[in-house]
Amino acid sequence: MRFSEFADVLPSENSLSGAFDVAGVTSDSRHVAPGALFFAVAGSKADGAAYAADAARKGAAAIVAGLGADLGPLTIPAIRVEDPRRALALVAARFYGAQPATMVAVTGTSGKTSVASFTRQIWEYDGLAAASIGTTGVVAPGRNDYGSLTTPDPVALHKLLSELATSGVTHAAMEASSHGLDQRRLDGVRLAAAGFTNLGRDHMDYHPTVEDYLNAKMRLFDTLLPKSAPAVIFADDPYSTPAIKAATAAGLDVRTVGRHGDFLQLKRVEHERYRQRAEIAAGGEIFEVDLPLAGDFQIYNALVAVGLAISTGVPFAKAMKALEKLKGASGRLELVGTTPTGAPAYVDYAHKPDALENVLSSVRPFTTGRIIVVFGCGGDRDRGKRPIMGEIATRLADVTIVTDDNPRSEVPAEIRAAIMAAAPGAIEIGDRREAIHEAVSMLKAGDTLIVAGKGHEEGQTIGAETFPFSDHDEVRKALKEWSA
Ligand SMILES: CC(=O)N[C@H]1[C@@H](OP(=O)(O)OP(=O)(O)OC[C@H]2O[C@@H](n3ccc(=O)[nH]c3=O)[C@H](O)[C@@H]2O)O[C@H](CO)[C@@H](O)[C@@H]1O[C@H](C)C(=O)N[C@@H](C)C(=O)N[C@H](CCC(=O)O)C(=O)O
Ligand SMILES: Nc1ncnc2c1ncn2[C@@H]1O[C@H](COP(=O)(O)OP(=O)(O)OP(=O)(O)O)[C@@H](O)[C@H]1O
Ligand SMILES: N[C@H](CCC[C@H](N)C(=O)O)C(=O)O
Ligand SMILES: [Mg+2]
Repeated sequence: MRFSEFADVLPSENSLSGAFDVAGVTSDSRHVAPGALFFAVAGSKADGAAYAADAARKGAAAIVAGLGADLGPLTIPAIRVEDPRRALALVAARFYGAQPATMVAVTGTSGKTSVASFTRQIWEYDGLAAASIGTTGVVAPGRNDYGSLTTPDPVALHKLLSELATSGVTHAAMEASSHGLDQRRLDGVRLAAAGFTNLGRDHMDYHPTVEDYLNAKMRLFDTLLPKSAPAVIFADDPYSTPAIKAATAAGLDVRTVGRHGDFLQLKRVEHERYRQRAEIAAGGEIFEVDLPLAGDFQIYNALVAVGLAISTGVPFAKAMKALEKLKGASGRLELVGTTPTGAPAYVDYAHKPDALENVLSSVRPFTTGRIIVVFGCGGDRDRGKRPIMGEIATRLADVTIVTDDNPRSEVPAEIRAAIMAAAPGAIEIGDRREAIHEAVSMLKAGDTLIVAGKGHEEGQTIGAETFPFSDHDEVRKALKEWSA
């Protein structure tokens, strides 16, 4: 692709002739191929500017950097831009070209993976070639790749979108994490609509204040969505009002969903152990929906997904009907099995306070015995959430087992101690396998087990090493032992 084709993003008042081919785009000097543009971005650990010379040695055609970045002596041209991360996203979008014609993004502290998956499933039910992109990976016709980041970096993202579009995918739903929004990873995505689920404490290691965290999320509405595009907002969260305000101020078509929703209004929910029936008022009609998933929050996520699907052309009745076939995203209040006496064991991805509170409250209505919870907190992540989660677990569960969850570079016992300090009566079992087996062995008729924090994850990261580990497998094995 000719350099001149990026003229609107990369300013032309530099010494560079527009008449050369750009062979690639990257912000990582380790991935520079000859002829590539290297974007020097300041990160949390390093400053890309320090690698400009390295990129030049590897044959980069030019360096794109911030106005004040110190690139040192350079043998290749430097292009100065105000916001190199945004420039990277816009250039990557142009470089890789195609995107699925209809794209939506969902943000919020919890529920993004579920909403993206549900939206894809509703589109599929309507006969559309659809994809979802997020924490659990990429799901598309003929494709199911395990992912790592919730919102991929712009280069990986646009390469992926181009592959999806080329393979015939017309509709894609993606998660917009606050890191992703803050780091401009989605700035080149052409969005048709966007959704908001809720806001709670998360990533306080990255965002200095909750306000900064909210503002990062609101970039989706005030910067990324085109004016008058639909913004589907869950109406019953403490942060719904600021989200509605931000979307209204941005000139979006605000569509609220939930008990206080006006686009989709939840009238009534009846819970059963493994499913729930909901009455939803929408488009002047009342729909009775039988959702084959447990947990109040899944109804909320389903409403946001239905809102997004309808906003991108799925007929109301079809979107509602699709809910009856909905499958939960892997590891989101997922029933792994039951003991011979019928006590269910769930794996859930709650790794932040609100999510833990929600999941424990969700199973209370159908738990006649005790709620047993096994959880831990990740190392090298927000330390402040540890005692908060300890308090929530001991308040809402009857038996709390505190264990390890990806201690990373931290001392595992110290992480557990921070949780235990606010969890009187909790049992501490560092080894996660042992903790799960102990919890399963305690299950009596009427009890419910929640193993929280890892969901779909397939490893336990201790130090710099990730050992194969799956909550699903351990729960399954422990249930087998129980029955034996
Ligand atoms: C804190 C964070 O978000 N980091 C992400 C960020 O890295 P960074 O910009 O801070 O990178 P850095 O290491 O400081 O380096 C700065 C720059 O120098 C470059 N560099 C560095 C070394 C070198 O030799 N040459 C070189 O060019 C780097 O490529 C980078 O461009 O940008 C990178 C590329 O996009 C990401 O891979 C990286 O994700 C790390 C691995 C990560 O763990 N991120 C997590 C926290 C994250 O993003 N999570 C969110 C939310 C999850 C949720 O839903 O809860 C997600 O969307 O997944
Ligand atoms: N709408 C919701 N409200 C509160 N809690 C929720 C909601 N949806 C999901 N949860 C809880 O959060 C966990 C993660 O759900 P999900 O993966 O859908 O969210 P997410 O926003 O993608 O999270 P992450 O940012 O960690 O990827 C679930 O396992 C459940 O415990
Ligand atoms: N995307 C989240 C996932 C956390 C999952 C939990 N198992 C942990 O390791 O803390 C993060 O990186 O903060
Ligand atoms: Mg997610």
